[in-house]
Formats: sequence, structure tokens, C-alpha cells
Amino acid sequence: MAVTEHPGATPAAIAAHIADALRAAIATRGQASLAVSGGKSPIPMFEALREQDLDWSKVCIVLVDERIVPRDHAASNTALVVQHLLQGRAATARFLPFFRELAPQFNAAVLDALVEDATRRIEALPWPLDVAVLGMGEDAHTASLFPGAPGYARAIATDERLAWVVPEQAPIPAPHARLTFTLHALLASRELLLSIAGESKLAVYDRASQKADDTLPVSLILNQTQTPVSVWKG
Ligand SMILES: O=C(O)[C@H](O)[C@@H](O)[C@H](O)[C@H](O)COP(=O)(O)O
Repeated sequence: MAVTEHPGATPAAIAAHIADALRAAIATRGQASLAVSGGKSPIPMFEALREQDLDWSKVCIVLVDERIVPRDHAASNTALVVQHLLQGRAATARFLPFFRELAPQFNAAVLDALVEDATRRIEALPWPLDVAVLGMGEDAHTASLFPGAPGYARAIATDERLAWVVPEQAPIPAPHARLTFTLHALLASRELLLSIAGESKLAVYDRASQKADDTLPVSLILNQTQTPVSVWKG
């Protein structure tokens, strides 16, 4: 499946492209679904997207991954979406977080229950989702698919939609246990949109584009034949 590259991408151009896909979905199916990534780089795009003129009340938004932290934690992707995307015109969109509250006594049983509950709600989404927006780290991770993390092998190999991964302290530069869409779920979108900026990330992207390699998770997105990918290079 072809990867379409958009060099010189701006947050406004990415937002306009996503908005077109959402409008088309609403026109054909009466509703639209959008999955977004956390991290820092999507913020300007979120702020452009939320001002797009479309019927946001018909849009369902989810995250492709979440850090397992309380909602008021600085690392919460839910908080990021609430603060930067679900504002302005987009305030009427329906947002479905992976979880609402975390039990104060956090342990393995609580985590299992949380994953079970999130899985039920994720399964009930209108698959395939219209657009899934991905970012990438300098280790080539995307969503929370971290090479070498416990849970990674399952997240790239099963046909489940959701998995949890526990990043190890080193060499993985990612704190917090995570819930993440699996590779299977990401590929079940109508379009994958990868946004990357900066010289070092662009160099990683060039390497990952060459062939599928489990040690470079984003390469599994870029070298597959199921789902179209648009790559926005800033
Ligand atoms: O950590 C998350 O929640 C992400 O979904 C992750 O995959 C992110 O997209 C990259 O780590 C890039 O992060 P930055 O945008 O902060 O560079």
C-alpha cells in the first residue's frame, strides 16, 4: 500500500486534511471517528483542528495510547486532548478515554480490570476508524509500541485491539505503564497519518521506510499492504 509523503507539512495543513476526512465520513456514514496520539508534537495541530468547520457532534475521538496515570497528571494524554483538542468548535465531539479514574490502590488486579473495561469500550467503537494520527519517537516507537518493552511482542503480533505494555527503565526512554492500540487495531483504520518533524526523527523515518523490522515499530506501519499511510514531514 502506498505511503504518500507531504513534505513541508504545517499543523494547519494536517488539520485541514483530517477535517476533510471527517467531513467525508460524516457525509457517507453519518458519523466519523478519529484516533489521536499523545506527546507534545500534536498540540499545534490540535489547536488548528478544533477550529475546523464540521459537525463535531458527529465525531467520536479516542486515543491510540495512554499512559496509566491519573487524569490530572502532566503525562496524561486524556488531559492533553481535553485541554488542546476538545475546545472551540470541537467541544461537542464525543471523547472516549481508555479509563475515567484510577483506583488509588493501584495493583495488578486493578490493572487487569482497567484493561478489560477499556477493551470492551474500544471493541464497541465503529471500526474501522476513519483516521488514526500517529507520532514517532527517536527510537522509532509509535503509539506505545516500544521495542523491547514487556507486552511489545503481543502488541505487534495478536489480533486483539488493545494491549498494555510496561516500558522498562532502560534503554526505553518512556516512563509509565501504557495502554496502547495494537498494530492490528492501528491497521484497521481507513487511514494512518504519521506526523514527524526535526532532522533526527526524519533520519529515523528514512531508515524505517526501507523494510519492516520489529526493532523499529514504525517500520511495521510503513511497510505493510493493508492500510494507506500519509506521512507529514515538518
Ligand atoms: O507517548 C505517547 O503518548 C505517544 O502516542 C507517542 O507515540 C508519541 O506520539 C511519540 O512519543 C512522539 O512524542 P512527541 O510528540 O512528544 O515527540
